[in-house]
Amino acid sequence: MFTKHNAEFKPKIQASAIALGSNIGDSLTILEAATAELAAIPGIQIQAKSSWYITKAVGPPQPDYLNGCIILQVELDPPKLLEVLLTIEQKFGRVRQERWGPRSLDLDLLLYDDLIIDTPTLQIPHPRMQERAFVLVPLAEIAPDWLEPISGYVIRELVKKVDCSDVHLLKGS
Ligand SMILES: Nc1ncnc2c1ncn2[C@@H]1O[C@H](COP(=O)(O)O)[C@@H](O)[C@H]1O
Ligand SMILES: Nc1nc2c(c(=O)[nH]1)N=C(COP(=O)(O)OP(=O)(O)O)CN2
Repeated sequence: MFTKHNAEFKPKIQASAIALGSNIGDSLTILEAATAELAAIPGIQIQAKSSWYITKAVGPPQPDYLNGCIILQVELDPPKLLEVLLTIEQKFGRVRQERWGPRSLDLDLLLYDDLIIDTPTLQIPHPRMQERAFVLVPLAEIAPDWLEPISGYVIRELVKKVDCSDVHLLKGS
């Protein structure tokens, strides 16, 4: 994860794609604030930010979500980045209850450069991103040419394979 450079180790800067979602509370304020929290962390810069989308919930009956994606330039390795995401979720009142249940803030690490990681606590690419229009629509807006390394398809191709009828642009976002 670190590159040797002039006899000292410097962190390598990598691109990472993050999905954001919320369907409890003032979701727009929560998602904007979470994005600002990420941008304030040393070793993280926001390279691109999608529009926000109103999306029908996948999972048990619950309110619609607000979803979006951001691209980060990161000097943190993937486990450290996941730790940062989980800390920010907690800060915004995330309580883990039922799987796919409602939440004030969900931050998923979708992609990290072209890495494939499969450990009990971290899978990259996110294992369900390929089937989720609420992830692929915003991601295609900001990173259409990023290759999802397991499927071998770029995001622009993956989004064509899913039903996007339940994903609607939040006007003005
Ligand atoms: N790619 C990932 N992004 C976020 N969380 C991940 C990833 N891979 C494994 N995890 C684990 O999932 C839980 C968080 O679950 P959510 O309900 O999606 O928030 C977390 O403990 C990670 O260890
Ligand atoms: N429209 C929409 N539906 C959703 C959304 C979301 O952001 N938008 N997130 C979910 C994620 O559920 P969970 O984090 O429990 O599962 P995961 O580990 O599969 O991401 C479940 N359903």
